[in-house]
Amino acid sequence: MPELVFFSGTMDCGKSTLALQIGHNRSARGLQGVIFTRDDRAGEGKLSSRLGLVTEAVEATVGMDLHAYLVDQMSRGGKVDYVIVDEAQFLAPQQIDQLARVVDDLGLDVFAFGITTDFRTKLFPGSQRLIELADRIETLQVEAMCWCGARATHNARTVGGVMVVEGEQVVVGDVNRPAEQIGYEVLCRRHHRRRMTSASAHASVISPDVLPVGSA
Ligand SMILES: Nc1ncnc2c1ncn2[C@@H]1O[C@H](COP(=O)(O)OP(=O)(O)O)[C@@H](O)[C@H]1O
Ligand SMILES: Cc1cn([C@H]2C[C@H](O)[C@@H](COP(=O)(O)O)O2)c(=O)[nH]c1=O
Repeated sequence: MPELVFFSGTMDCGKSTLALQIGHNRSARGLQGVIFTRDDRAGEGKLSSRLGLVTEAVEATVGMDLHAYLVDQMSRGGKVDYVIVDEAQFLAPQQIDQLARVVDDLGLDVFAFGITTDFRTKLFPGSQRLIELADRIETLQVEAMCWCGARATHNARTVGGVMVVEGEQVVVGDVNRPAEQIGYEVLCRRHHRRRMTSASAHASVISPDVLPVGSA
């Protein structure tokens, strides 16, 4: 049975790498996929991984009907065996519904990749709809880690090196950015709640509250 699968995790946990691997393994067997992405750091129409791999993709723009796009491709004789969607958190809920139609009506597997929550720990609308509609939700096995050594479960945004909890939901960016830029850091819930990034932890006076996991 074709499936809508949501591969979710924090930033920097290997989602885009897995998306590229799934595409590579299928194309090695002669299958043809359509890759959608939205607002990848590498630029429009790109799917990029921090391991250095990048591939061409279709930019899923605001208001684009993903189901209609695929129907159009297929009616022109294009072969489509599966669909990959990276940065799926940025899609509108209606576009996730269109992906569910692609599975149910066109019989294609759809593999969607994205972060579930934003820097305020709130669900992205696209991710919320994926959680509601997906046949399966997969958590990536490679753990991104908080500075304390615990599994990172949340994404923090920093502005000028300081963690913030207010601002626009979407600001394209990356981890390990210089302090003066807007950046991101993955944290465990405990340290996200305490707004404690690696920089602020190292700057603060060592207390039992900030000791790395297992060292107290
Ligand atoms: N120099 C490196 N050597 C080995 N692995 C790396 C290196 N740089 C990044 N990675 C791996 O790539 C992962 C990030 O992959 P990526 O697909 O870009 O993540 P995501 O799409 O989830 O943000 C990191 O968690 C790490 O495992
Ligand atoms: C937490 C958070 C992230 N973003 C942006 C930052 C990146 O451009 C992407 C995530 O990409 P990745 O491949 O998973 O690293 O999302 C955002 O716009 N708002 C946020 O709150």
